[in-house]
Amino acid sequence: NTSEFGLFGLGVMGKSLCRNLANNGFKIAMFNRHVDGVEVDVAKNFKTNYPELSEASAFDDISAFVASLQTPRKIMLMVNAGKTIDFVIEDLLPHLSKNDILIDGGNSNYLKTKERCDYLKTKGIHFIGTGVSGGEEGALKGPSIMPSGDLDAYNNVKPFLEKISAKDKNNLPCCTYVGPEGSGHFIKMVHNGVEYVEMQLLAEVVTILEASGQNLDQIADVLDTWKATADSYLLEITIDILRKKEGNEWLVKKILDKAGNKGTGNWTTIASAELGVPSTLIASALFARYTSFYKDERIQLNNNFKTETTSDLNLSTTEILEAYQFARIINHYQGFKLINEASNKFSWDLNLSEIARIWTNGCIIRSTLMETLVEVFKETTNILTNPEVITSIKKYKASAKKVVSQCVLNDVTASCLCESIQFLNGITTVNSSANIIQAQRDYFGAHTYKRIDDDGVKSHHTNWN
Ligand SMILES: O=C(O)[C@H](O)[C@@H](O)[C@H](O)[C@H](O)COP(=O)(O)O
Repeated sequence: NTSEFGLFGLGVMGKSLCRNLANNGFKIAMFNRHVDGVEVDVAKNFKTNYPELSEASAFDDISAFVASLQTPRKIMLMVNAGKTIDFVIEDLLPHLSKNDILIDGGNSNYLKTKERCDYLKTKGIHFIGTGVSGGEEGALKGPSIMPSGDLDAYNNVKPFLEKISAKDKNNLPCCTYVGPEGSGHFIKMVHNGVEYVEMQLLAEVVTILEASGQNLDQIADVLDTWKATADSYLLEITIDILRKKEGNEWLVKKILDKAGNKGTGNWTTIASAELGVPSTLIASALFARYTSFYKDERIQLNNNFKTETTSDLNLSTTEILEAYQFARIINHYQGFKLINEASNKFSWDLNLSEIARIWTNGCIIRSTLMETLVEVFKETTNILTNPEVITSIKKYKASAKKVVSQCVLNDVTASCLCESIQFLNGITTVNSSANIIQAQRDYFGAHTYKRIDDDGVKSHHTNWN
């Protein structure tokens, strides 16, 4: 048993992580199941394709794979989230020894991760649920890694995970012990929620610039200038995407406008509802994807309602940039608020600044804004109380209001941009209209209400009619 680290599951991310581990000098064992006629000699063939894997050992026999590993064994599972993880755990268990460590690097649900931690603890096995972000390229060159679970077990795998992770501007690993149980998968889930919104905002910006009469090349040029103040990985790839041609035609124009999803945005919205946190932008981005799926109905209803757009939105690219920046700040406010609320609710004691730091590189939502948030969260858990952020929001708000109202007036769909203004107005309103909701609930359901003119503890009910 000479291998230091095992990688189980050679899908897109699994393969990239193997090469990354090998490139960093680790002696690894790679396993992929054998499925007649479907998955045959996957590990062996993969090994032969990459010189850096010459020292790696390849397996499709689970007992030989486990036996090849030094103890305590460290095995990273890179298989589809869901039931597959439980099947793989049951397949591995008979071969494992006390204190061995299993790491789940897929997009698993944080509640399931807690269950698996607790279950494997009864078997003397350590389970680490970890978010891994950065896609295929990130996994190969350095992803952002968000592990959680038993700290001692983490310290055992830390040298591997930190070495292969992306590095921040101070050359520190974008990998940190997030906290107990499923907290690593929780923040990865929220990372994806924030990712959904960032992607949606860029799609809305492109729609507005197109509705302003610009073609995709011109829009790519505009977005290129935004790198100076609003740089992000997603902005950069959107520019590449807008410039991609098939012959003389834009490839993106050939792509069917039905947005898929694999569930993390959905889970983030559910977690927000369960924790009572108004992640309105994440919900808007998720539902914008769902709306896009009704392609046939959209065509039919367009015939009924003819929502043709004008090309005179009378908006400058600076106003659109400021509206974009405004909404991005609200997006990050909501994402980190959800993380902070979960940390309090589950007593995870999460470090928001450290989370922002490991998201400054390697992951999909890496950006210069994230760099600033590392410092902001050293002072506060609420970015809307930070003086610089307040100044930015005040500076951008006029443009955000103009862009949103122009979109509404001209039937240009911009659900996340619109919601960003609605949310800020709501969260900055001292006397909201919720007193009317309370009265209505008490009227039809005797749900009672609190009064502002007594201690606010006693519940009151009124016979309204
Ligand atoms: O951080 C990442 O590397 C990505 O977020 C990754 O996890 C994956 O690409 C998402 O699952 C896509 O999510 P959807 O399929 O839901 O868009």
